[in-house]
Amino acid sequence: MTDPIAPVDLANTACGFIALVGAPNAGKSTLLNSLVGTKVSIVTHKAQTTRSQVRGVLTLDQTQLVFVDTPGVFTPKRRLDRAMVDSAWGGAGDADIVAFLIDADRGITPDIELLIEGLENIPHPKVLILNKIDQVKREKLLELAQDLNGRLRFESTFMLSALKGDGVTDFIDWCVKHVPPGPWHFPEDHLTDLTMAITAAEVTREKLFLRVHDEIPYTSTVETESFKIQKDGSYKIDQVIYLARESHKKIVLGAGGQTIKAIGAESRKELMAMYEVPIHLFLFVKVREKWADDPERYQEMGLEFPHEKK
Ligand SMILES: Nc1nc2c(ncn2[C@@H]2O[C@H](COP(=O)(O)OP(=O)(O)OP(=O)(O)O)[C@@H](O)[C@H]2O)c(=O)[nH]1
Repeated sequence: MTDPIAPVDLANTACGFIALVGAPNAGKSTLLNSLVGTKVSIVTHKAQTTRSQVRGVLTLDQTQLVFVDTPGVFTPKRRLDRAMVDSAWGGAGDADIVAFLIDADRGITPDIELLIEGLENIPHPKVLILNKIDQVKREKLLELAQDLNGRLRFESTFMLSALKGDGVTDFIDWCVKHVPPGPWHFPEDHLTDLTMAITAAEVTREKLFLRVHDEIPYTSTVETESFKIQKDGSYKIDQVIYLARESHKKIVLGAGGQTIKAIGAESRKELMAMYEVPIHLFLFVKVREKWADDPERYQEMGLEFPHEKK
């Protein structure tokens, strides 16, 4: 932990970007939150929750570690999938260190094969992280570590539980020793690069993901249209949930508006706890059949719009 009394020697700082890369559901967002010590990236049990890069910042004495949560890598089918996978590889390519995160319980899946192939072309130092050790026998962990170390060069292998926090400090300690000298990228008290408007949209998207029918999360998106700090210190937030089908609207609204009310209440509660001010949250639902082909929506999500392949 940073000693608040110790002055920072600005001529002797270190700073590095560490990309967390892996298949969907490996636990990247959970690990990012555990590393930073607070929730900066949304987490659900559903695959493909993270859609763009989310940076979480941990500043310890002279060293700043910038962990980059990336979307899971899988074989893309739709335009949005392609944008997410491109964003993940962009995160890996821009980092100083790439941490390859594996759900040790699932082992080597076709997505992992895809990742191994892609990571072979990334020259940065890599570490292997076997996650979810709370669910896996030691024998299986050792076998996996041996297998993966035989296929890619890793500087180190960590076995941890992002959820329980076991082993996370060892990974932080390693990063502190291996990031390059250089100026900090973020002010000392910053925890993430996400704006409050984007964070608020992400929190609502998480609640939507957790509440509704399986298909809807992948064909919906949430945007904050307006985020105002009121004179009394409260925040007034207007958000739009974009849906791709008229039939989804009924599901998201629920009987007598019950479902959307519950999503709004859960999101508001979390945002109040996060910002410690009263929150006035207004959710609107819009059906835009082609939102996933609209460049503006990608810009809002922090993604490059992938043009059709020729
Ligand atoms: N038991 C166990 N579950 C975990 C652990 N880490 C993450 N999970 C769970 O795994 C699921 C996926 O976690 P996420 O952090 O959203 O995974 P992700 O890799 O960011 O997923 P995408 O957004 O699909 O890329 C959630 O239900 C987490 O609670 C762990 O160490 N142990």
